[in-house]
Amino acid sequence: MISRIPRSLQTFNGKFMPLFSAYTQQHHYSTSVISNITSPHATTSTSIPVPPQSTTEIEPTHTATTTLLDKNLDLLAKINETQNVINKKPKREPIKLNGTLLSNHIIGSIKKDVEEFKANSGVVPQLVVIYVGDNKQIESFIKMKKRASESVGFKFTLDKYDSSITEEQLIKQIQYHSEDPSVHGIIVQLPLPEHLENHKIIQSIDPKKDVDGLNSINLGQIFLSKKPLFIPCTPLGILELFKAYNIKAEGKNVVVLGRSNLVGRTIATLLSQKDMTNPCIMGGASVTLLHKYSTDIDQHLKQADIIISATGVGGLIKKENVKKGVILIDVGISHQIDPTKKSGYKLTGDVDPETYSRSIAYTPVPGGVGPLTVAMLLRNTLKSAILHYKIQTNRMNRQFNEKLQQKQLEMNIKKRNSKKVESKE
Ligand SMILES: Nc1nc2c(c(=O)[nH]1)N[C@@H](CN(C=O)c1ccc(C(=O)N[C@@H](CCC(=O)O)C(=O)O)cc1)CN2
Repeated sequence: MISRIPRSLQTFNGKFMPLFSAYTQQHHYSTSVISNITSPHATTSTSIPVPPQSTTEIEPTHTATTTLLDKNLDLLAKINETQNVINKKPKREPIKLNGTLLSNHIIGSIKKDVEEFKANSGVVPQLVVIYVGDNKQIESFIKMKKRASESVGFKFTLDKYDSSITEEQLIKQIQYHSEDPSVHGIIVQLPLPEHLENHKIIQSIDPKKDVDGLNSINLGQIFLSKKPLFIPCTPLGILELFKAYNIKAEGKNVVVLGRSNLVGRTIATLLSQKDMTNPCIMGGASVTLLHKYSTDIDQHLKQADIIISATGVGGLIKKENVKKGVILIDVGISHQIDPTKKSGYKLTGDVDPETYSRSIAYTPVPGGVGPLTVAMLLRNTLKSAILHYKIQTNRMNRQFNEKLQQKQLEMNIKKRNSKKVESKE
């Protein structure tokens, strides 16, 4: 029986000492400056911040050096710290929040947990991706999920359908996977073709296998400030990034662009909440959710301490739109024609890279939030496999105990009857 919480399902709290905070101690940032994500450009602090040096990337790091990956992260942290001490340049560089590195670290940890889980339970976690249509970009996301799933030892099943499939047919297939005990996670790759209604399709997934966290049971729990079984992967990835880099949203002005359940509405809800019993402990922010009908977008952006953008409009946010010291979390991915690239295009985010120089920290595209989405999908799938295993073993234990009690009852009756016969004789 697996009773302890696997490493990969634990938060980074207490386990991670991000270099971000290690380095602030060393350089005498007042903790209020950093823990409140006030920009080092801001002048509200009483202690004078010493700027980071030529190294612009502050890596999330780990204090418990147990694996090679952990050791690599520690090494990177030490190199950064040393550089910070040696090169005391006055120029303050924005910090690149390295989603790829953090994601690799999390995936490494999940791999170990999967090995342990398999050895103890004999169960191989299985993720099923339902995909309708024919789109190269979407297929590249699915490939990433397949590669990552197989790298940690999951079984990965792609259930692909032609765009002509009807809602009824698709729902039947999802119900089939929902009832299959060897399947632990089911996701419907989005977007779906227009004739298929997202909500109806996603609702047909068993909430206990809804590892994208998008059906009404899981989202409903989030909106009620209750613990859901699964938090949608991109918002969960953003929270993970905040934890690893010690970014606290409490009391901050957060502006979210885009109101999808997949990202915008969900992260806006999570960051506005403050409930210590919830995994969303990084909340407590004042959140503004902007969308295509919003007016005064520029004014809202200028007020933001943290901007989370998930519009898919490449280069939407420009240098002049943001205040100095903002934190930029870019969830948008779009393609820009680039003849210098072999593929003929380059990936761009919602944030124009020129904007980074005004920020205290930013996620790049690629290499920011995207890789964390995949890591969180793996985490949710392992969580589901463990949950199903526990449910099954509990059910088996209950059945065994019931049978045992029944047998004992029968034996007692037999004994009593034979005693009665003996006493009569
Ligand atoms: N059912 C879902 N559909 C979609 C989701 C989702 O979470 N669940 N999210 C996005 C797409 N997506 C996963 O499905 C996804 C997007 C981006 C990345 C990623 O790692 N991007 C890389 C760059 C990738 C590249 O080189 O092409 C990065 O940003 O560094 C992973 C997953 C919409 N649909």
